[in-house]
Amino acid sequence: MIKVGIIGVSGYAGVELLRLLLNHDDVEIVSIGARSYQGQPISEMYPSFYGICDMICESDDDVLKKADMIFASLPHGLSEKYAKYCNDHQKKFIDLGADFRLDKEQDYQEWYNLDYNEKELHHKQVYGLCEVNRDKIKEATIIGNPGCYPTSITLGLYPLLKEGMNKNNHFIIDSKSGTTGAGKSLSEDTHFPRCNESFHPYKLATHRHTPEIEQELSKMAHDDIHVTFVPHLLPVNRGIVSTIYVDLKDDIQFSDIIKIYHDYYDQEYFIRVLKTGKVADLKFVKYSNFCDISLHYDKRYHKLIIVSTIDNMVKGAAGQAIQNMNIMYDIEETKGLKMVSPSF
Ligand SMILES: NC(=O)C1=CN([C@@H]2O[C@H](COP(=O)(O)OP(=O)(O)OC[C@H]3O[C@@H](n4cnc5c(N)ncnc54)[C@H](OP(=O)(O)O)[C@@H]3O)[C@@H](O)[C@H]2O)C=CC1
Ligand SMILES: CC(=O)N[C@@H](CCC(=O)OP(=O)(O)O)C(=O)O
Repeated sequence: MIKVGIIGVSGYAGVELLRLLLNHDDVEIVSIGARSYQGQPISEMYPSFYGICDMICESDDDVLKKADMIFASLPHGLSEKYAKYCNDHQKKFIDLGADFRLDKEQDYQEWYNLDYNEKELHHKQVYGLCEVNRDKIKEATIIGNPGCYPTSITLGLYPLLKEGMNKNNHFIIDSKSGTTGAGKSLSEDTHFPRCNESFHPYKLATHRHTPEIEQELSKMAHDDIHVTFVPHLLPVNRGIVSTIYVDLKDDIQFSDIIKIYHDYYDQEYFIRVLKTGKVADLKFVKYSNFCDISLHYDKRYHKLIIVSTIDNMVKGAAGQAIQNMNIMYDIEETKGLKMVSPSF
């Protein structure tokens, strides 16, 4: 059994991890940590756990000492010290935040206004995009779990970039996220009367996920890739829909694209390339670890439109983190993650 601990269990992504890990046969949850709820049962705060998991929330130090595999689900800028402890004590560490995703400190400084204080740790970090970096993840001890928007976008573009089927190196991407993406803290934008029956873009071409998206797409393409990324806030709890517009090389047919996507993804349990004509819809990935991708062709302008959908809390956070753990421990990658979305 893997002795697992969660730091930040009182947050949305942390408590989603707890919900999923309770169904994982190879995991023993030995400690859960919450800054504001220490000494209280988690079921007091989140009643869906009543009688199922009434574990008492402990301090972050308790989690670090008791567990061998530590998940941190905290606002960015807080995880380095936990990763340092894990590194010094031969424990594995998966960060659901953004502190171990960017290769260049300069990008972290520019987009997060923070420095890397434990620089040597960042040489060990592996970007936990499971379907792409599986071999590196197997050997890793520190994982930067990908951001929710970047997960939907990078998986959507991977086969195309790997095969060099794009004409240009600049993509326009618009993504829409449910409000749980913003976490549990109250804000004007996510207040019910404000976001309900509304729909609007935010942080247009300035969102902090932009360097992460460009970094990973550039690695896939072995070339510099640039994006104009515009996120939107959807008045639903969960789910992300990313729509990506691509100019295709002149000699590429739409049928080539379909073939390549199936070649890359048909063996991947969590990635479903939909039949031509179907449109990926967040309803059918909610509460699941699937990423659904649909491919569409604008024949008038020889453009490809990729629609990629995930549940931001599962494939975009807790589910992908567990998939990473499964790979690190060399157990079946789908373990604890085979749930299917409700149909309505
Ligand atoms: N929501 C999402 O869809 C996704 C979130 N993430 C990332 O996961 C991380 C957590 O996000 P999310 O769960 O949404 O956020 P929440 O705001 O819901 O939760 C934040 C958690 O961090 C804890 N926390 C806050 N400040 C401190 C502090 N100074 N010291 C210790 N603990 C602290 C909170 O504890 P307490 O409440 O007890 O004070 C809470 O458990 C973030 O980095 C986020 O970017 C990643 C992918 C998707
Ligand atoms: C709707 C919403 O507000 N979404 C968040 C992104 C989700 C998130 O938590 O970001 P990470 O994946 O980097 O952890 C935002 O725009 O900041």
